[in-house]
Amino acid sequence: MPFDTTWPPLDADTAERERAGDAAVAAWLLVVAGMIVVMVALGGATRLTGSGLSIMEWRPLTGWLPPLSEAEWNRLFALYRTIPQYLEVNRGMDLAGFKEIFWLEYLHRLWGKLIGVVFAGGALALALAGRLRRSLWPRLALLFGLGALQGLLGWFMVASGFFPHRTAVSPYRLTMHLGLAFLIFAAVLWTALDLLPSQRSGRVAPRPLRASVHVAGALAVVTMIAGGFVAGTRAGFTYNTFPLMDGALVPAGYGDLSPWILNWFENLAAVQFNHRLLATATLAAALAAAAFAWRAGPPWCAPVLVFSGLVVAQYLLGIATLLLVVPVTLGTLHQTVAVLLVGAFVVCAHRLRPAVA
Ligand code: HEM
Repeated sequence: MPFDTTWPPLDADTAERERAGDAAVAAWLLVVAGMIVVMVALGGATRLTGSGLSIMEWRPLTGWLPPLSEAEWNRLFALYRTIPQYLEVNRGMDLAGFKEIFWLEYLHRLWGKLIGVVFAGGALALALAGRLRRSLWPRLALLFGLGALQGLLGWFMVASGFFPHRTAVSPYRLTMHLGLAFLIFAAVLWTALDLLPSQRSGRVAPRPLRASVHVAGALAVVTMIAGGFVAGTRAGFTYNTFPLMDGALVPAGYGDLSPWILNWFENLAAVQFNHRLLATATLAAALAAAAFAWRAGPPWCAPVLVFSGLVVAQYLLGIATLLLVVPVTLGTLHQTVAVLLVGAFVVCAHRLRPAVA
């Protein structure tokens, strides 16, 4: 069983009622996971439309309503006009222009608050109805804590965009924010899968299949972290050719920065090259996994083929995003498919766990 059913000790009726609630709890967690996918898409659109720095206050518990009076709009706009992004990039923007960039950031924050309410409210309602296994409470508390941390990290990221002479947020903080979103999504989905009737057949998946899926998943995760730096440094707005970069396979200037390790995070040529290289390795591993899954058949074939198919789609989407110099729609889609890819990998890893008696 996925949970320790012996702790805390429960009478038979209570234990049975909690077990009977598993499907409802799983459905609620799947709704939360779906809301996180929307949140990631909103986050991508917010970043790519340059909206992320338009709200200079952090009010995680209040701040549900947008500005309701002209005076409040003017107050927020006046705050925005003090930051380097306005002074160096958007100087001359009027209130109407400010309102345009405001709404996506507002919606992103509002959706985050809603996820918190659906999560906490759902947990409370299910617990009060006696439907939530007590053994699950610590895990849910941890997930809630991670969600709160994500809100804090979001603000920590946004605050880095207000530093003198900075017109965008820190790529390190952006990547942490994106990475934590993926982690929370994976943990929520995994927990939901734990509660659904087991899809495991009792047979052990062939070792090459397990190995290739895990390698492809690990490579996809590293590719995504590298992608965070491509997004954060805006490296996708340069070297807009594929497969060559400035006419070479490995771009000139790959190792220009010192200390050398900085190239991986701050040198646009290296940041983009690494993302391409890791993506190509992920693609190769995912194709191998697809071949092994095809041979292995059910119950592993379908989820692994979906995962591999998403890797192929994400690879092609990445190339299109690059060649078209990161249009908002394609960039947002690339970010959204990344979170779907995490989901597909979680389903595969869950299904491929060693069989239990
Ligand atoms: C397994 C394949 C891939 C995965 C998992 C992946 C994942 C990611 C992630 C998570 C990001 C950061 C967020 C965002 O999407 O903007 C990103 C950014 C990016 N990726 Fe990929 N990627 C893959 C393949 C590629 C390929 C093959 C290319 C191009 C050759 C590419 C080009 C880009 C570009 C240009 C960005 C920055 C987009 C922006 O500024 O919004 N990606 N990628």
